[in-house]
Amino acid sequence: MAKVFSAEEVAKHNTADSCWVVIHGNVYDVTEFLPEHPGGSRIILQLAGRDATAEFDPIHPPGTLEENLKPEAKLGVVDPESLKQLQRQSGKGAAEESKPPPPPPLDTLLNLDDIEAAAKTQISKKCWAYYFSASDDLLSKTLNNTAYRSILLRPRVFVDVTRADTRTSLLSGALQLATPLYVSPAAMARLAHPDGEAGIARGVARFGALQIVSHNASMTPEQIVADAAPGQVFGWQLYVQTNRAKSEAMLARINRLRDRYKFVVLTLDAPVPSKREHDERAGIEARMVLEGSKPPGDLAGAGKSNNARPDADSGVGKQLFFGTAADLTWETTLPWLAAHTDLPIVLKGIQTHEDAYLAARWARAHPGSIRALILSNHGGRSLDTAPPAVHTLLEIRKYCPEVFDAVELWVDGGIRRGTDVVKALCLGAKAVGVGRAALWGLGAGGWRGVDRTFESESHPIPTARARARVCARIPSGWMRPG
Ligand SMILES: Cc1cc2nc3c(=O)[nH]c(=O)nc-3n(C[C@H](O)[C@H](O)[C@H](O)COP(=O)(O)O)c2cc1C
Repeated sequence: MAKVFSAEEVAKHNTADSCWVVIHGNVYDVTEFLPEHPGGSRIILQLAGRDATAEFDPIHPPGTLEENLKPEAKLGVVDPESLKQLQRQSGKGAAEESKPPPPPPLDTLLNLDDIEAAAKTQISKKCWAYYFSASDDLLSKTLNNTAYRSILLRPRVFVDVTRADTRTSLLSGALQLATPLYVSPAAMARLAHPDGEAGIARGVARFGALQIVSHNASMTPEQIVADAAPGQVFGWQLYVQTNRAKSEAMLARINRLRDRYKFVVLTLDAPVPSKREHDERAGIEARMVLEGSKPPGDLAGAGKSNNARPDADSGVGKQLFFGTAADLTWETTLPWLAAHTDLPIVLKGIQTHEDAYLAARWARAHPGSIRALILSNHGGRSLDTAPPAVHTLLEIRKYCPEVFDAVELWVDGGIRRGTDVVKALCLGAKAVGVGRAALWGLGAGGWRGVDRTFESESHPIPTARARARVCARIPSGWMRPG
């Protein structure tokens, strides 16, 4: 029988020398794990001696505790009555925020602005800041969207649109999809809603859309696809880890799920963490609330254990980044990857025509290796002032159009309207991804909110695509060679 601890007893273990936490009613001694925690020791120490379930749960996939703690670290269970009593005495649970207003009916949300605004009222500040944030001054994030505003469609007349549809095929015909609109990989969906990444899968199922699952998903790859619709397909995104064995184990797991996960996306645009001030500010605020409610001295030892680990005020992004390899190269990484998966490879985060050219050259020299490139600046979250994907697409058309014959080009970043999708398709993109849009949908109404988002974003893709058959008009003098 598990040993039962009172909440008062747990509360005594609130320092770096003896650090206990309660998660889902179980009491864990995490003292030894403090220096190992990817998010830094401080963030755990803020919660030391308390029930940390609300903070832990949305950002750690099931199995995390078992993977990282020795079995003896699980000490027993907490007496639920004493926990409730202690929480009543201290006012409320550690980082609990006030209850959100009821969500607006989804059918009143007409576009992504409405959906984003609704999500903001439903999700925590921390979640909003993490999703909304982009690097430095948000210039790339803003330009991602305004770039599409500067491109005009040239709709033709006398085009029969009665049979216009959105069907498309990707990866040289390996994937037959009902729409070119797909979900870009984005971490931590359960921060927005318990439906999480599986909810995104459910929300896009009606549209037959592809979903790329983030390396930092808040659910396991198995959970995400468990209830997927028949024929629904996924890609899996990889951040190569400094500890390659971890990446290799994950690739082996994805290889086993190949009936659902049809390709691997290697993200290349974030070799170092960026400065996302909204996210960091939310981290600082949360830290101040937590530290303000703790007796002085509790955080002694925080950060001492490992200077390389981020501090709690670094925001969610930097915490997730820990362990990501910064030494990737064409010559070493691609052969390594090919040795660990025979699934098609898609490179994500190509931002210049030069790199697109190199990737195409690699694809020609190694048939079957790289099958598609995702032109992306990570939603403006990596290097600020990096170009929007649509600029890179235009560069490729101008300087090395032969790339289109060697690899498929997919784009993401700043897509807020179906017309943005059509413009990207007119310019040669085979598929168009949305990152934040799916997360805002989830925040606004769980899986139904994602469904509503895709409904809104899909308008008017089929008919506009059929009519704008030549190409988008590009303002002259807009592009300069780099
Ligand atoms: C909250 C959030 C988390 C993200 N996480 C990842 C990730 O884990 N891996 C990745 O390759 N890209 C990630 N991205 C970038 C997206 O895949 C995509 O490139 C970007 O969101 C597209 O821009 P958009 O949000 O304007 O649609 C993330 C983006 C956001 C907003």
